Amino acid sequence: MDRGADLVVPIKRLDRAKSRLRGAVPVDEHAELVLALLLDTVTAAISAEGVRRVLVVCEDERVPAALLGTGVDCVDERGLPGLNAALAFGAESLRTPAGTVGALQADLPALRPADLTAAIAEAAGRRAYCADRQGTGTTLLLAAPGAPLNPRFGPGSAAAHAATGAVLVGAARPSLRCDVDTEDDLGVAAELGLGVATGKFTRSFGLGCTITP
Ligand SMILES: Nc1nc2c(ncn2[C@@H]2O[C@H](COP(=O)(O)OP(=O)(O)OP(=O)(O)O)[C@@H](O)[C@H]2O)c(=O)[nH]1
Ligand SMILES: C=C(OP(=O)(O)O)C(=O)O
Repeated sequence: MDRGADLVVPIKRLDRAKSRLRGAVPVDEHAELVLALLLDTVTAAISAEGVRRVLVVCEDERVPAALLGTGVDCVDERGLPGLNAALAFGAESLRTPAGTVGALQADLPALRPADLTAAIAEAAGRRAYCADRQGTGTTLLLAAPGAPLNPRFGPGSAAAHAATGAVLVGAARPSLRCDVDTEDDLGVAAELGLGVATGKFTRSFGLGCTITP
């Protein structure tokens, strides 16, 4: 078995992304907030032991520019029919006969590399998923080594992934479960400790936060 997982991170056009967060910051800053969430997520992911490659699948030329120098790869693929198609496309481009491919959400600004490492280790080569804080969504999906990703993201994705035979991992890893869809979620992530990009950003808008050491 190849060691480590290769992860796809999806992000849609910035003016359409994170619509439930609209209003948290002035309208002309929304795209920057979405980019800050992404940047903190992938910066933590790429430094996690057990993560080999991170590939962002985007639809916006501002994304590859923002990721320069992070060590993360990025493809701009417009016209794919939705989230699961974008994930499957990215995962197929990373898949090797014995390697593990996975999907990681782009909105985990409190993510700690050790939590991601632990979840990958807990999967131990099984198809696995990590549920979000509410238990209904999915923040991480890992395929079995060599297998296609077969993603089922969308409403109720935790149950959908369990129904595909994925085992639950990361239940006690709060930073991996804390996706940010709303301003309230941003407050919870801030309590865990935001990454530098989101932390600076929310501070400058008076939302208050702590910075991950
Ligand atoms: N590349 C790509 N990414 C997508 C696509 N659809 C959704 N995503 C991304 O997948 C993740 C989950 O998507 P959603 O839950 O639909 O949207 P969101 O941006 O998180 O939030 P809302 O707009 O509030 O629903 C987000 O990072 C999205 O930007 C797509 O068609 N292509
Ligand atoms: C798409 C999903 O997430 P969210 O709606 O939280 O972005 C999901 O959890 O499958």
